[in-house]
Amino acid sequence: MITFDNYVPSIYINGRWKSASSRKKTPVRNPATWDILTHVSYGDEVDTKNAIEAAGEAKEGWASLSPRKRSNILYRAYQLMEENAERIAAVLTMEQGKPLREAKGEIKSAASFLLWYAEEANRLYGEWIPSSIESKRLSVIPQPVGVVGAITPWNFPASMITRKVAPALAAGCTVVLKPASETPLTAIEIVKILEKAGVPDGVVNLVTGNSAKIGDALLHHEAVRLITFTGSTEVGKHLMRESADQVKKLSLELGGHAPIIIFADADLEKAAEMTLASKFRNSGQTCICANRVYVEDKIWDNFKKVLVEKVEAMRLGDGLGDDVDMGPLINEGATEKVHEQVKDAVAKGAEVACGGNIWEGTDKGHYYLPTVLSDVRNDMLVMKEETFGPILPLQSFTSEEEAIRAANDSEYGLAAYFFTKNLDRSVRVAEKLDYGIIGINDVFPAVAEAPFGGIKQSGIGKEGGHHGIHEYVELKYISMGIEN
Ligand SMILES: NC(=O)c1ccc[n+]([C@@H]2O[C@H](COP(=O)([O-])OP(=O)(O)OC[C@H]3O[C@@H](n4cnc5c(N)ncnc54)[C@H](O)[C@@H]3O)[C@@H](O)[C@H]2O)c1
Ligand SMILES: O=CCCC(=O)O
Repeated sequence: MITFDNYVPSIYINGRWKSASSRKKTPVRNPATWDILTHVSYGDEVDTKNAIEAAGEAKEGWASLSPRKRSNILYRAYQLMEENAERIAAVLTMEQGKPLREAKGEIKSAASFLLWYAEEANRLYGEWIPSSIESKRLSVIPQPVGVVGAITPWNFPASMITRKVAPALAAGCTVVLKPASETPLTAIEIVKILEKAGVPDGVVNLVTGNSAKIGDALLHHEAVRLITFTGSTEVGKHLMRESADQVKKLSLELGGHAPIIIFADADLEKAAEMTLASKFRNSGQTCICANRVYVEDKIWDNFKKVLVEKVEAMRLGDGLGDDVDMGPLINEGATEKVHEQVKDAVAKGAEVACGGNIWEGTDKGHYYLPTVLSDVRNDMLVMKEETFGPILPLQSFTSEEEAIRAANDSEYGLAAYFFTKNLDRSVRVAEKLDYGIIGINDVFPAVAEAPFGGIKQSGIGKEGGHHGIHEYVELKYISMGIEN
């Protein structure tokens, strides 16, 4: 059992752990019980400015280290994260709520970004361009953007950090990290690992506290050249508007509303299992989790029956407990939002096939029953707004064209999935879905070696793969006049 002191200093600047300059603190709660786990520092614009300055001073030294040396430090951080996975996973579950099994999976995933970018650090190649003029030599070199402001969400409090910090460090950038207010303890664990792995002072800095003040300080400081953000579309738009003033580079990983299409020729058992795995992991609080399911009419009755049976068998509880399938939601506001969507759907004619209410199995924490809604219509909130909770709305379709049209009818464009055994259909449908990520008979596409990112209002840029490191570099073109 992990215990915390009543207060943990959580601001890390230039290699030193500190309290906020204002001395303010804020509680961190366990969503499973709503108990206070500890308090952390509540930083603001003053701490952020100090962190940016430290990152600015460290930037030349870090960028001039050989890629191999930066790679070795990232590789050591990967090893340390693997070695400490059990502890960090428990901390993650305690402050975020997901079942321990899922938290362990997230730590593996977080570590895999450290490993991947330890490797990619050595492969950030430039270009030699054949010149049309004999007396010129043309080349392109990638150079680190400089100081990066990284802002991360609470739903994946470990992997969303390493998915940004690892490529930033690999490219030679320095970082000011602002984690979500709900989950600072996982961020502290990760920064301690980077410290232990040998990341020099000032290269990674951590500021917890007032989101708007820290965000504004990052946005309005000239030294910050890139804002990399994962979170809601609403906050993403705010960052986009505000970063226009200084024409900062932006990388945005925003909300989603993923459709899953179940064709009648699919392996139905697998499709049902995977639909549930996608929807209910992290209690539905995953940007790429299924938000609406389209089922071909020929299999509607059967598929719905199988799905409801499986959902009714799910066990809720504290993520640290044994045999828990689903933990709490992050806070009361989250359960309220989910219940609003259910009430709106029911008022407009949807049927609650199972669930549909706040869980009464405990008077602690904020839990919502895993819910299946059938006969939903497109004018219901659940079909338009990101749910971020355990509701699975079902709708039937009769043709491939109809399913594609319905799936694409969204302002979001992060991930979409479909299940079929037909190869021609697989290619056709994958090409026609307007999403940045497509899963065919697969709902777990996020891996370190592939580019993750949305289109439309789901974001700009990619994280992961060899693509992900390019967010952190500027290409410099060099034209050289020479005497032949
Ligand atoms: N596309 C992806 O890869 C991806 C991954 C995970 C989560 N998400 C999205 O994240 C959202 C859930 O996370 P959340 O509730 O933490 O999102 P959020 O937008 O409320 O917060 C994200 C981060 O932004 C900070 N923030 C809030 N207001 C700010 C401001 N004015 N200036 C600067 N920073 C500010 C928060 O403190 C947090 O650190 C969902 O919409 C989900 O889809 C997207
Ligand atoms: O980006 C959010 C989801 C990450 C994952 O699926 O591991």
